[in-house]
Order: sequence, then structure tokens, then C-alpha cells
Amino acid sequence: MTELLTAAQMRAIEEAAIASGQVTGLELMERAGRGVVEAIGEEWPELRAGSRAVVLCGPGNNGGDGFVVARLLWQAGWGVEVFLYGEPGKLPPDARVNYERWVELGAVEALNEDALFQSEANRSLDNQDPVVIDALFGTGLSRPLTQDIGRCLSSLHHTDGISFAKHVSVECPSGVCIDSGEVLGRDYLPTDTDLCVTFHRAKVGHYTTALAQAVGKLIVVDIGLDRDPGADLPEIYAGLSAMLGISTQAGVEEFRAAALSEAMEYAQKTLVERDEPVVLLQAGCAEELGKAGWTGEHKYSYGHAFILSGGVGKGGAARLAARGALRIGAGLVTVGCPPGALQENAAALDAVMLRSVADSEALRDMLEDPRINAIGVGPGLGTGAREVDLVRAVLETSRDGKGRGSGSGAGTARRLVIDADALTLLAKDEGLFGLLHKGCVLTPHGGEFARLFPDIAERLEAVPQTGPAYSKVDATREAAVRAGCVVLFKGPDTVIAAPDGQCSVNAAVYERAAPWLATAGSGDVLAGFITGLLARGFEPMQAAETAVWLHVDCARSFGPGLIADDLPEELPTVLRRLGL
Ligand SMILES: NC(=O)C1=CN([C@@H]2O[C@H](COP(=O)(O)OP(=O)(O)OC[C@H]3O[C@@H](n4cnc5c(N)ncnc54)[C@H](OP(=O)(O)O)[C@@H]3O)[C@@H](O)[C@H]2O)[C@@H](O)CC1
Ligand SMILES: Nc1ncnc2c1ncn2[C@@H]1O[C@H](COP(=O)(O)OP(=O)(O)O)[C@@H](O)[C@H]1O
Ligand SMILES: [K+]
Repeated sequence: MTELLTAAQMRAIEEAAIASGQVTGLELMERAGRGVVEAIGEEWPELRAGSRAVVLCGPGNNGGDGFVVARLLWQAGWGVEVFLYGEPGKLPPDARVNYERWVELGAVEALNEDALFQSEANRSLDNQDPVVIDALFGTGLSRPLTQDIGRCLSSLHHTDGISFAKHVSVECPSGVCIDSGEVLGRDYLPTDTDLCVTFHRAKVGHYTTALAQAVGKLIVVDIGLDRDPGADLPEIYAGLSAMLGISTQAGVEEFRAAALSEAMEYAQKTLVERDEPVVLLQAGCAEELGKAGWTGEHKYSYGHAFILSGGVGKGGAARLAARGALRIGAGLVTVGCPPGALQENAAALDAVMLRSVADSEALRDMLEDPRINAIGVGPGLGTGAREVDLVRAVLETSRDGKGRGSGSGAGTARRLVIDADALTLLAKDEGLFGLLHKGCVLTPHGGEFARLFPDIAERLEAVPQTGPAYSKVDATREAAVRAGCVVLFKGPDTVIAAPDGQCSVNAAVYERAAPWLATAGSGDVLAGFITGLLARGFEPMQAAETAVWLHVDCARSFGPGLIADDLPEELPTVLRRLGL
């Protein structure tokens, strides 16, 4: 499992490690700088002694990393020029030490456009491959860049006669808030960078579309922080509480009040902030499927998924969802459609069963069958009065012990995926929204999200002026709490959050990019995948995570040219490759 960190969490981890005596800030900075130099060497082995680099250093520890990089490249025989934004006398202590170490080897010039233009690396004709290293701002960015710095960064892109062939960012392209991936102030795009080198763990912002689009390759360097000092804290508190003869909970409060030691405070902060990590979804998702296996005795062992369809000519979306639910392993899948659409659907469905659902009464009767344990509602459904009643019926009969459908359902809530038109209906009707429960998964894209949670979307859209900026992770978490169920906020950076704070990111970026997944109907298949997994007994969060990960894997496995119909058909190949 890979956790994504916020800047504050990273700071807390670093501070706790330093305060515990495990490592010094200077050592961490040295490891960070060395990591950048090694990453450059691995990425471009053709660069060696005689190559040229321009290092842009900022006023904080990101700049400190830059001075280490400059020194190590110089020691490796490179021609290195260093430009500083800020005053040497104001650098924080570790950065100051590395500044002093560098000035024994070379010059430091004040950073401005003219100085960059005049740099030897820019003017030299004998070296076509100078590298520029952006160590201006990392996790400490607190406000938008000033215009002069913004101009310098923009000028690195082959404008105004300045040309650097290779672009490296230390931590992140400067000006980007690493928690949200957003450029503070949003007056320009993140600087394109070939190689972005970050430390210990990737940060949440690295996996947002906004930032990932600007970064060619992300490298995470191990700087020896893997022994998490916060992890030992419960034992330390328990021990100290026992010594003092107080309960652990009270002990925590007393220790805080007494400010026992700096290390304790930092570590406590680490613990609190790391309670609910943001998890990056990776191949491990398949383990859930592996664990679930295919060991049931008959088709009902794998559940019965029901997909509600719209009327004549509108059934394609539900059929795609149904196909997805079947392929992902639901034992049975039934599409329910208005009587008039039976013929159309019958002509297009084989393994998927078909039922006529005239109105909400008919639906409630049908949902008396307790074997129907998962329902997908929304794709191609329509948004009229009939559909409002259908969605209400689905919600009411799926709540614990309420509604006719649950009578024979042994008290277990039926699981639901609410997508597309059903989301639009929820947005229009507070009563319906109030029926949501913890067995539901909402799957909005950006537009649907804004309709459902307009205030949250507005906050997300607002131009961020201070860091940490409100992120898609924050927005999805807030939405999940409000809805009281899992929310899966779609996009190349899909965020999934549960009301209890669990949160994960499925990022179709970097080596998992699949832009061809943005094709009509692919969201319908995703809704079907989730419904199928819910039918198989997956918990809502697990079902959403596993489905969305497989969805991207199917797209990557098929490749460009993909249409939504291909996604379910690609699933067996993907599952086989995963050894399932
Ligand atoms: N954590 C770790 O484990 C490790 C961290 N390491 C490295 O340290 C980096 C974090 O360092 P950091 O905290 O000093 O922050 P950094 O990004 O250098 O910027 C802070 C400075 O910028 C200033 N400033 C902010 N915004 C500004 C603006 N718009 N325009 C102008 N100024 C602005 C701000 O000033 P202030 O806001 O206080 O006025 C302050 O002076 C991290 O990304 C990584 O590279 C590694 O060494 C290894 C271990
Ligand atoms: N650039 C992209 N890269 C990867 N996946 C994407 C990209 N853009 C959209 N997606 C995914 O494609 C699906 C589109 O779903 P949706 O917007 O509901 O469309 P539709 O209603 O046509 O099915 C979502 O799962 C979304 O996460
Ligand atoms: K940077």
C-alpha cells in the first residue's frame, strides 16, 4: 500500500525523525540532493563530466537541496551555475550550511530573467543539453509566486532566447501547491518538467491531473525516513501512562498540557494527521478479487445484480453496465426496463436477464426477492417523475430493515450504485438525497458532482491564493461525509472517499495514463463493475476501489481505439494476467 502525504504530514514526519535523534536535517538534505543527482544520472546516462547545469535555488530548504545538487554535480565534473532567489542571510540553517559549502566551489548570482539569459549554459554552443534544476519552492510554498519569478520560470521554456533542454524539479515544479496540485493564484500553468524528484513518499498533488500533466516522470527517493517515529507512539504513551498511573487517553492530554518534549509533540501531530491516509491504488487492488475467489457452489453464491434501464432507445448505458457487472463476476445480472423497451433489450442481451418494470410499484414487488443484493441505477435512466419514484423505491427498499424489499432480506442493507441520471435526481430532490445510506456508492463526474454538492464544487473551483489549497481529496471527503456514503469522484485522477475518512486515489497518470478511457459509456461500465462487485459481497469502499482500478487496467490493456463495449470484454485478459 502506498500512502500519499500532504506537505504538513511530510513536515511532521521529518520533524519527528529529527527530534527523535534518528537523523539530522542536514543529513536528510544531503540524501535528498544526492537522490536528485542519482535520478538525473539514471534518466540521462549520456550526461557526465563536462555537462552543464543551472540550479535555481529558493529561500527555504528546497533551495538547500538545490545547493547540495550543485555541489555534487560540480564534484562530478559538471559545469554548474547557481542562481538564488532570496537573501543568503535569511536561509534556514541547513540550507545556509549548504549555501556556504557551495560558495567555496562556485558563485551564486541573484535570479532574474536577464541573468538566466546571460548564463554560460544558455549561451554555450558546444553543449546542446544543459539541465535546469528548479529548487525554488517545494512543500513550503505558501502564496502565489511573484510576477518576476513566474516570468523566470516561464522563460525556461525556450522563450526569449533561453533554452534548457532538460528540466528537473526538486519536489515539484515551483509555484504548485503540493497538496492540491494547483498553481497558487492560477496565473500560469505548472512549468513542464521532464523529471520530478520527490522525497520519502509522493504527495497528494503529484497524482492530480493538474500537476501530472506537467510532469514527464515522477521519482520518489528514499531518504531513510521509513521507520515512522509516529508508529511507536501508542506504546510510548501507554508506557508513560502506566508509569504515571493514568489512562492512555488522559495521558495523552496530560503529556500535551505538560509539553513533555518537542519530540512528543511532533510525533503526536504526526499521529493525528496520519489517522486517515490517502492511499494510492495500485496492483494490490487485485488482491481483494483474489481473496474473494470463485469458490461458490452456484450462481447465487456470487450475488444477483440488478440494473435499471431507461426507455426505448435509452437502454445502451444500462446494457453496458450490466455487461460490466456480469464480467466482473456477479452470478446473475438482470436488466429491468419499461415494458415498451423489452423488445429492444431482448434483441441485445443474452447472458444478461431481462425483466419488465412498469413503475415503482412493480419495482418494489420485484425487490421483495432478497437474492437481488446489488442494484445499479442511473445510466440512461431518465429524469422524469417515474424515475424519481423508481430511485425512491430503490433507496427505500435497500435501507436496513425498512421498506418491503428488506423484509426477507435478513436485515442486511442492499448495496447500490447511484450514477448518471440518478445523481441528477438526487441533486434536485433533498428528500431523495436524505435516503442515501452507507450501502450506497455515488459515482459523479465533475458536472454531476457540482450539481450534487454546489458549495463544495465552488470551493474547489475557486482560485487558490494560499497553501495548502483545497483539493479534490478534500472535496470528495467532505462530500462523502455529507452524503453518508462512499463517493467516487471521477476523472483521470479519480478520488474515492468514505464517510469515515478512508480515502484513495486511482490515478490514470504517468505510467498508468489512459486518456482513451474518456469515451462515451465508459462511466456506465464502471458503474456496472462496482455493482457486480457489490453483488459478490464486496464492501462499498472495496468495490469502488477495485472496480476503478480494474477499469483503468482494462483501458490500458486494450489500448487506443478503445470503446466502452471493449472494457468488459477486456476484463478476462486483465484478470488472467493478474493470476486470478
Ligand atoms: N520535509 C523533509 O523531510 C525534507 C524536506 N526537504 C526539502 O525541503 C523542502 C521544504 O522546505 P521549506 O519548508 O523550507 O519550504 P520551501 O518549499 O523551500 O519554501 C519555503 C520558503 O519559501 C518562502 N515562500 C513560500 N512561498 C513563497 C512565494 N510565493 N514567494 C516567495 N517566497 C515564498 C517561504 O517564506 P515565508 O512563507 O516564510 O515568507 C520560505 O522562505 C521540501 O520541499 C524539500 O525540497 C529535503 O531537504 C529533505 C527532507
Ligand atoms: N483522461 C482520462 N484518463 C483516464 N480516465 C478518464 C479520463 N477522463 C475520464 N476518465 C474516466 O472515464 C470515465 C468517464 O465516465 P463518465 O464521465 O461518466 O462518462 P460516460 O457518461 O460517457 O460514461 C470515468 O471513469 C472517468 O474517470
Ligand atoms: K521545486
